[in-house]
Amino acid sequence: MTTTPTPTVGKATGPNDALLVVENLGKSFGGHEVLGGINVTVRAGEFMCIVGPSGAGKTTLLQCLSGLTAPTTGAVTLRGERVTEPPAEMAIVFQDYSRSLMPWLSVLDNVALPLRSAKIGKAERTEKAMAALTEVGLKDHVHKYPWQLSGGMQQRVAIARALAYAPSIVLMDEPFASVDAQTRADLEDLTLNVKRHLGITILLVTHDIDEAVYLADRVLVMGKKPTVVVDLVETHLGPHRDQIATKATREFAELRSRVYKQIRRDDLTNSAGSIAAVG
Ligand SMILES: Nc1ncnc2c1ncn2[C@@H]1O[C@H](COP(=O)(O)OP(=O)(O)OP(=O)(O)O)[C@@H](O)[C@H]1O
Repeated sequence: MTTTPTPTVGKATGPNDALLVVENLGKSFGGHEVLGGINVTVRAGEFMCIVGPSGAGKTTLLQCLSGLTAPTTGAVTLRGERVTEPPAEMAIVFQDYSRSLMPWLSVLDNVALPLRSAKIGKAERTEKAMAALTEVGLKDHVHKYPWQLSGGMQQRVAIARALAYAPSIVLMDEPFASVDAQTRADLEDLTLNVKRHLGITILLVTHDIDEAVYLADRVLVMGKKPTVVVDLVETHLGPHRDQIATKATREFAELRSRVYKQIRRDDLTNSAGSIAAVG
């Protein structure tokens, strides 16, 4: 019998409390300042999407939040504790995750594999992996190999692998960038359902403004050079969203144009700056 993974809620954090706090986070690479002081508080249980022009530093920000990269200035804290390495209650799904599946391992073993390094026994590993695969609708495919699955199914395996840890927070970097539009919509809805069901917090980076508004409780818009938070938009679209009905609402159109204008204005400002600098 399998059980649904239970997120690590624990400690003092309840819904809407501050979970991840980012204070004055700056990041430079060899004197080139990419992030110029990011301030944001992520609430427990929220879905936050991060958008911004290409090269603004969205991936860099996620890497700093996860503790994989040290910030140059400022700090990230999770439940009040400084993040200096990937915390046990955080799962990370980066851009090329479908390629990170091991082709010689079954779907079940791929999902269970990282649990081995957490020194979890075989029976419990299998139970947790089965529960996570059930959560993403793959319980009938657990003995297949990744190469026997479609791209969208492989991405669901990677999401299951992240969920198997029972994380309280999941960071996702462009997770649906390489699938067709219908599969992308299906994966968006799957992610919304999983989040609602497990009560986890999600931070997702995307280039797609419609996707950001559709998924998010709040959209964080990054811009300017060096990059700061130029807007933080509450969507107020409610917990239940529908690909057709939600996107047809006036509220959705207004939110999309607000985010679009922020990004476009920033792109124009930056290109004007580079022309001036060249001239
Ligand atoms: N390890 C690194 N060393 C040097 N420069 C880096 C490194 N990582 C990122 N950068 C630079 O930081 C800037 C931001 O990169 P990043 O990938 O975070 O942006 P992004 O907003 O995620 O871009 P995109 O939307 O195109 O994926 C870029 O100029 C990039 O070249």
